[in-house]
Amino acid sequence: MAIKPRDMAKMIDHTNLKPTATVEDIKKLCDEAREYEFASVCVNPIFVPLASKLLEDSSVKVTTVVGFPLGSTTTETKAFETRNVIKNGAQEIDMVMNLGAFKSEAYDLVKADIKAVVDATKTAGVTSDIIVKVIIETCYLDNEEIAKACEIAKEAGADFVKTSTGFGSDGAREDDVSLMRKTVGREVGVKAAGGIRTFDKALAMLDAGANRIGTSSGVAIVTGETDDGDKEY
Ligand SMILES: O=C[C@H](O)COP(=O)(O)O
Repeated sequence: MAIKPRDMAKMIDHTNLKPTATVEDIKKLCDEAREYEFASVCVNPIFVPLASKLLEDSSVKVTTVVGFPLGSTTTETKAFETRNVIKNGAQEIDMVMNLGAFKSEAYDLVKADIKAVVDATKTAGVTSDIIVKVIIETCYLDNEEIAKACEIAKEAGADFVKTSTGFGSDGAREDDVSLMRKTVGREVGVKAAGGIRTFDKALAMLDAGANRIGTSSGVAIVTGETDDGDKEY
C-alpha cells in the first residue's frame, strides 16, 4: 500500500537547528509536532528543557545534537554533553562523528568516540532506552569511506547512522542512503537528513533504505506542499 504524506509524520524528526532559532520558533515546532504526530522534534541542546516540558504528555520524543555540527569536540565533551541533555529530557541523540580523526584513518579513536556517547546514555541515570544516531556527514566522504564509517558506527553500538548535519556542503542523497542501508543491514537504522523539502524526495529516501527522515520542512512534507528552504542544495 502506498504511503500517504500524513503517514510519513511518524518517521520524521521535525527539526529546527538554526543558530538563530528563538523560544517562539521552538514552541511552534513543538505545537506542529503534536498536531501532525511527528516521531520527534530535533532541537539544539539549549532548547531541550523547553521542548521536553512542552511535549511531556505526548508521544513526540525530544531529539538533540551532540558535537554538532562539526563533530570536532573532544570525546569527554561529547560524553558530558550526552549526559547533560539526557538529564534535561532528551530521548534521542544525534551525534557527529569525529570527521578529522576519520580522515586521519584513526578508526579506533572514531569508534571510541561513538562508544563513549553510547555508554554515556547508559550512565545518565534514566531507565528508558536512549537512541543514538551517528551523523557521518556523507558530503565529505567517498563510497568506501561511507561504508567504513557505517561499519564503525555499528560496531560501536549506534542505533542509527545518519547522512548529514544540514550544515555541510550537501545533504542526503539516495545513492548514499542506499549504500548506508546495504552496509548496516536491518539491525541498525538509517536516517536521511539535509535538504529534504518535499514528500517525493522524502519518499525517495525511504525507498533507498532510510527508516527515519530529518527535515526542517516536516509540515510541508506531510501536507504535500513544497518548501524551498534556505539552503543552496
Ligand atoms: O538534522 C537535520 C538537518 O539539520 C535538517 O536539515 P534541513 O534543515 O536541510 O532540513
